[in-house]
Amino acid sequence: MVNEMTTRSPALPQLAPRDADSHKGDYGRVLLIGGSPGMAGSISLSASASIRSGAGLVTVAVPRRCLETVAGYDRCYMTVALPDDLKGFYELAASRVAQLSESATVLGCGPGMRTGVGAEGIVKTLCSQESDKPLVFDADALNCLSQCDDWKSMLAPRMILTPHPGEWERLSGVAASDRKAQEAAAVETGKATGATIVLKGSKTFVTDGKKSVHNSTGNPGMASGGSGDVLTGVLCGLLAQGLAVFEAAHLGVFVHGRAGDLAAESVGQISLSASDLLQHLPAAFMSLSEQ
Ligand SMILES: NC(=O)C1=CN([C@@H]2O[C@H](COP(=O)(O)OP(=O)(O)OC[C@H]3O[C@@H](n4cnc5c(N)ncnc54)[C@H](O)[C@@H]3O)[C@@H](O)[C@H]2O)[C@@H](O)CC1
Ligand SMILES: Nc1ncnc2c1ncn2[C@@H]1O[C@H](COP(=O)(O)OP(=O)(O)O)[C@@H](O)[C@H]1O
Ligand SMILES: [Mg+2]
Repeated sequence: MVNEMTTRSPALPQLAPRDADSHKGDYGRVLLIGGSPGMAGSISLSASASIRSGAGLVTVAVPRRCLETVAGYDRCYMTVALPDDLKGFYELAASRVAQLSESATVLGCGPGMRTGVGAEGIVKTLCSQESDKPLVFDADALNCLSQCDDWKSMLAPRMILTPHPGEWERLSGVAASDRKAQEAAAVETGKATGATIVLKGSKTFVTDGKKSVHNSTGNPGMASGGSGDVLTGVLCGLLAQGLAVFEAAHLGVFVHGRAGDLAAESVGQISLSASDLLQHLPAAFMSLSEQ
């Protein structure tokens, strides 16, 4: 197995029990940015997953044309409309994201966002902020990053990248068919930047260059559109509750896969949908105390 000699494999982190007199302000404010006409569901899955993963408050920033659609999916998150055009976010969206991110404690960006000048501006703005706020990049945020020659210099230890092998090939240049080389590239990127890389797959690999772990949960029923969007939201929810970056990634992929395993017991692998993952997150979190 790659990197066993150079990285440590840590124990599964845990969320602390909640204080009886705690309130939503104690559990963080997540801002998720993404969605586009035709892919409004993706960022909604992320936002609903953040709520199911314990975030105190969740806001979704979407292209104006998607606002009503996204708002209609779930009553528990808030929605904000950003400037858009027919292709998704418009250039002016980046400055609005900068304003909105001031009141957030955790940022997540990418599901369903598409690539384009507006989306690229958002990714560059988020990367350039002088901030310690955790930041999760998935899907089209990764595709936007891959269009920057100096993308590694834009990364920081506060960031989690969640590529599937196709996205990691676009970023790292290492073929999706060579899993070992992809994992080695993830370790190297972690070492060079301090960022945590979540290289998804049947045994998702999590590394920050110093610590690495292969996830043990999940099943092929999760090979269906939207599963990764749910993971983005889970990670943001855990970060919002104060878990450190690598620990949130480690626990997040485990509980996401556990939700997939519980969903498969309930509906089978064939019918398993990303909505089923959302529905089984509560039981997955409850099962953690049995670990
Ligand atoms: N309900 C929705 O609105 C959904 C929107 N989605 C969005 O659709 C956009 C495109 O994302 P996609 O991931 O579909 O497209 P991509 O073009 O990024 O990825 C698809 C390709 O990546 C490769 N790949 C993926 N997983 C792999 C693996 N485990 N091993 C080897 N190769 C692998 C394959 O070549 C595959 O055809 C993103 O913005 C995404 O967030 C998807 O999340 C699906 C659900
Ligand atoms: N065969 C599998 N076994 C376990 N987990 C899987 C399997 N196939 C996919 N997954 C999980 O499902 C998610 C898919 O993510 P992604 O490809 O980004 O999907 P999407 O973009 O459609 O939401 C990842 O977390 C991945 O680990
Ligand atoms: Mg994805």
